[in-house]
Amino acid sequence: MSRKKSQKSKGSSSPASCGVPATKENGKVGTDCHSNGMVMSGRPSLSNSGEFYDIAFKVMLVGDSGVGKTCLLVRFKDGAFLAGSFISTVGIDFRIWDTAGQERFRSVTHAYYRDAHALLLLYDVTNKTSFDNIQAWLTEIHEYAHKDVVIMLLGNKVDSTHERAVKMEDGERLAKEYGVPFMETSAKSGLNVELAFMAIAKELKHRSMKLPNEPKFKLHDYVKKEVKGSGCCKS
Ligand SMILES: Nc1nc2c(ncn2[C@@H]2O[C@H](COP(=O)(O)OP(=O)(O)OP(=O)(O)O)[C@@H](O)[C@H]2O)c(=O)[nH]1
Repeated sequence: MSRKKSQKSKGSSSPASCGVPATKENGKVGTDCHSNGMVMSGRPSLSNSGEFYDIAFKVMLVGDSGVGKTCLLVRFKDGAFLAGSFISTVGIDFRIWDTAGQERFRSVTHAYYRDAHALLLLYDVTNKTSFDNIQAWLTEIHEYAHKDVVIMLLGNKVDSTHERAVKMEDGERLAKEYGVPFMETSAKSGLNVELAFMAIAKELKHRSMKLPNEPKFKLHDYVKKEVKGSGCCKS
């Protein structure tokens, strides 16, 4: 769709582009990922890595602390998994809009909802509280985010089958109740990670281009068709 226009960096202090195509067919939507936020770059704009994109979108990852927001983004961006404990996100990185899951930083996050085109809302399938808090996150999103924001619900950490505390059906039910697409993911195994970002990218691209002869992209249908199960042990 858009062309990535090669341009050398002008010494921006921002992080490197992840260089992952956001759509697979007919060219690319460039993506420029940050810690828990991402620019999917409609006019040509300079990414943080010094590359031009035709379309730029802001995508935020939100959810309780520890649900795996940073890991999911790192998995998508670098194809890597950060195991073990590391420092929790404590606000919005100066280069980015990196959302923190911790309650005490929420007020910082509110300001960033306004600009977001899409929100990936995460819970941890091994942590029931993180799932119970999804309604509160959705209330907050409806209060602060743009009314047309694209929302996708993600149940992360499905690789931890023995510790599962939230059934897939419960995630599906909640998503249906709020009319948002849903999938389970694993930043560790990579399950559905690319799909989640690709689906959002496709939806945003179709919305922004509004090509009269192109059939409307149906995000829910696309997700249903493409999503992969964890392949094991639903509790
Ligand atoms: N097993 C498993 N562990 C994960 C997965 N994703 C993240 N983790 C682990 O969960 C912990 C928290 O991950 P983070 O990515 O820091 O969580 P976060 O949502 O960004 O947390 P905050 O920055 O505090 O909001 C780390 O120990 C990760 O290694 C996953 O898919 N599977």
